[in-house]
Amino acid sequence: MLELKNVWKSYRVGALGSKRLVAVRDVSIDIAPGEVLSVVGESGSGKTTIGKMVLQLTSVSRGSILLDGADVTAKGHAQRKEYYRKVQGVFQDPFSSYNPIFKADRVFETLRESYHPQVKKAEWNARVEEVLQSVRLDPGSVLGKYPHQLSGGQLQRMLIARALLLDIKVLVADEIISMLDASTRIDVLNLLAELRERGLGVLFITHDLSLANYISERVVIMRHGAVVEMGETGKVFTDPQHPYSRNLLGSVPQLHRKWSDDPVEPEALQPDGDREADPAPLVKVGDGHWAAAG
Ligand SMILES: Nc1ncnc2c1ncn2[C@@H]1O[C@H](COP(=O)(O)OP(=O)(O)OP(=O)(O)O)[C@@H](O)[C@H]1O
Repeated sequence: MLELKNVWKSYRVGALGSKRLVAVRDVSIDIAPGEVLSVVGESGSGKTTIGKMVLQLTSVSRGSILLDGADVTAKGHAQRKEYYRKVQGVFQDPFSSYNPIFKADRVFETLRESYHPQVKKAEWNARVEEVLQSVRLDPGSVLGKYPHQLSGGQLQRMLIARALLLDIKVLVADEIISMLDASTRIDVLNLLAELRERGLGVLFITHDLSLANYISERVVIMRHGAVVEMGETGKVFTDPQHPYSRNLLGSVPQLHRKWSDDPVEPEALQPDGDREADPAPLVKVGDGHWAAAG
């Protein structure tokens, strides 16, 4: 359904954009309907940039992004609007997606104005209430409120509801759990699981390996802008083949271990090299499991 083919992204940085920073290097991934694909990796490894390219919030420097086989890499404004009917994003800080001077439910009204101007207000409001209930929000408790009167979890769920009003195919969820408290986290995670059952594909970007393990069928591990390992979550997490993946998994705190218990020494890793060069190729290391050769 959604496919990234050999995608690269360079940002212009430094004084007057005199230097290039290669943030994403030759990434090829795909998401099927009803699948959650997690992208994990250290800070700065390029995860958010992938999400932004999928959402067309930043351009693709090289390579292409396809939705149902159609290249959507560099679309004009009109086509982009159509694209957003099918692909939407929800981000880490839900407050940043709302204008504090307007009531939070304005996000639903602007959607009607842009995409469904023919739908009468009363009918639209009924749809909004239905979709709010589907994300387990009580319409009476959230409609007519300003963003500061709602919790992060409520705002996050309203953004998911907004995406659902468009009958999307792909949701980009970038660190959407990290700002939520433990009980709201599990609610939002279970909601994503329900959406997946309805056929939605989810690109789940996270630092948190246990969340990735909980929610996704497949996982992609990134380092220095490139994929170092990917495959079925169970296989990658139980039998990591790349030293970076082993270090990453070894660094997850375990409930019944103390930091002082038999500390695991991290393995030596290749330093960040020439990012303009092709990254180490991915080699099949098992059924549904690939790791970078180096
Ligand atoms: N707009 C930008 N201009 C210049 N450099 C950028 C821009 N956005 C991101 N970068 C750089 O690109 C690299 C990848 O950033 P990105 O935000 O994709 O990483 P990330 O894996 O999502 O990190 P985090 O987990 O901390 O959010 C980083 O070195 C970052 O500093």
